[in-house]
Amino acid sequence: MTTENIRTYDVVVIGAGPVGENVADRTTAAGLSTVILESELVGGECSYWACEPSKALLRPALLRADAVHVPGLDPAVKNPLDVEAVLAHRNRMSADWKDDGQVEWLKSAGIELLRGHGRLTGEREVAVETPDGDTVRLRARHAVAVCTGSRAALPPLPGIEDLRPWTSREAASAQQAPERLVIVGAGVVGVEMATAWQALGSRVTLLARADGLLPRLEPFAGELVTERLREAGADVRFGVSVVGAERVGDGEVRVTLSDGGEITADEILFATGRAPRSEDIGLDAVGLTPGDWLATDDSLTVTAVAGNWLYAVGDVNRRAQFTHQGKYQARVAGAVIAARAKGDQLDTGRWAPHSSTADLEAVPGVVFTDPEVASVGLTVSEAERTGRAVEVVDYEIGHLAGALQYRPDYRGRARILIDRDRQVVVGATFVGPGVGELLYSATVAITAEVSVERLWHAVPAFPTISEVWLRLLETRRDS
Ligand SMILES: Cc1cc2nc3c(=O)[nH]c(=O)nc-3n(C[C@H](O)[C@H](O)[C@H](O)COP(=O)(O)OP(=O)(O)OC[C@H]3O[C@@H](n4cnc5c(N)ncnc54)[C@H](O)[C@@H]3O)c2cc1C
Ligand SMILES: NC(=O)c1ccc[n+]([C@@H]2O[C@H](COP(=O)([O-])OP(=O)(O)OC[C@H]3O[C@@H](n4cnc5c(N)ncnc54)[C@H](O)[C@@H]3O)[C@@H](O)[C@H]2O)c1
Repeated sequence: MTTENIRTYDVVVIGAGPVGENVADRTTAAGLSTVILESELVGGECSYWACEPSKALLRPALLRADAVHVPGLDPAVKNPLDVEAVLAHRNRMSADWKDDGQVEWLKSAGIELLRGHGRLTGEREVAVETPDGDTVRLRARHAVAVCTGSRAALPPLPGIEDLRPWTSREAASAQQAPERLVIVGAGVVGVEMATAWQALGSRVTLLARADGLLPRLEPFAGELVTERLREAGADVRFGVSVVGAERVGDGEVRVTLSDGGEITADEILFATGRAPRSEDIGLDAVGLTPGDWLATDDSLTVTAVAGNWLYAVGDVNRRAQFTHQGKYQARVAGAVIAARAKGDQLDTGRWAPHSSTADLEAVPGVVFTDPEVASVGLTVSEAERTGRAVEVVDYEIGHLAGALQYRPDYRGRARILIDRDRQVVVGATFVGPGVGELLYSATVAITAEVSVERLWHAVPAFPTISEVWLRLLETRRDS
């Protein structure tokens, strides 16, 4: 039986991933009544099938890779990882795929949760199909924020439906290590999952269709990660993709490669990018195309819909697909919605409260591989593509006393890009064990537009890996 209700709120948020939760938190804090809709688990992809489980798998792998090279510690960690214990820890870090904790948090923040699938039905209107088959109609006085995230995109391979391939979800939540795992795609998901499952005992084959790993980052990042993955026993291949794959006899996967080769494995993971979760959210009801990414301006307002009431925040707008960046957008969107509700003028200038400027200039990201890859701002190829005049300074991190103290076989490299006219840092990439924690320093340098002259006065402690900053400045001065 279908019952029809209409409820009115100031703000309706579709999708309770990390981003939707943060939009709702900000609008509620601004005194706007807010309802958030969720069709699966409150907490979204990040909590259950992405960031949290993948990092729980990777942490033991990376710690062990560091520790086996530290004299005195090496005998204690030379045995392989205890796979069962790692997977149990991963299960706990994913809250055993239960969202009670996050639901409690919503309650404590004063946000109303409505479980079900939300669809836009018109201007400021949303219909929710609840799990018991009811339809609840919602009206928003001020704003609807689409925060429906993204899902794994599979390539159009013949027969892929029958293949039962792993996507990032299965790769992050599997309850045992496959003996042989083929990974297609060498972006962030591909290399992180190759690192994790190789360390957990799988024999991993990683297929990159380009001539290196992590093609969006500085080339030396992919090179250093390739070296270590191969040392760990993974079979890393370049310039090759999959042209056919099928499950045969006893459940094995037989994979045909673009170079004519064949591989047999127990599982195949497609880590081939993301698609927007927008195909069934009623975009046609507001004049948009189902299945498209939702383009916004820097205030996170959907530009193709008139009236400044529709927002798209997080993965679904494709501006920068990271949890931290989506949450940053959520803080901005929350402030924008609150300002418009009060009738205040928006302040959308560069780095102003109603502009997600960092999406364009300073998106930090860490790839949790051995070695870690931490980057923010421009790479050399992005600078070239956008016609930015930059100076490029490189330094081998392994030369630092702090790096050798960290891990005697330290290999790593740092690169900064300095804007020639403004003399400020506009890009930084650090590759090496433990460099993830260095990234915030570069993010602050870029967003605060600290002059290179002033950076000389930011003294890094000895012996830390942060001394790389000083070495980069000295390299530039002496070159
Ligand atoms: C394997 C993997 C590892 C990652 N690791 C990291 C990491 O370490 N650090 C990092 O910053 N980023 C990481 N990411 C990226 C990160 O997961 C995403 O950027 C982040 O989850 C985006 O958040 P979101 O809220 O926009 O979307 P999501 O997390 O996808 O949440 C969207 C929510 O909306 C719900 N929803 C969708 N449609 C509807 C509807 N019609 N009605 C109701 N609810 C709906 C979904 O069920 C979901 O709960 C990783 C991604 C992957 C795949
Ligand atoms: N540590 C982190 O912060 C973290 C970890 C994982 C994912 N993420 C986020 O999730 C997003 C998605 O990651 P991803 O790795 O799935 O996507 P991606 O776009 O980074 O990489 C996908 C790769 O697959 C390749 N590819 C696409 N189609 C292919 C095909 N048919 N055959 C072979 N290769 C193919 C692409 O060339 C690309 O290199 C990233 O943009 C990242 O922001 C972040």
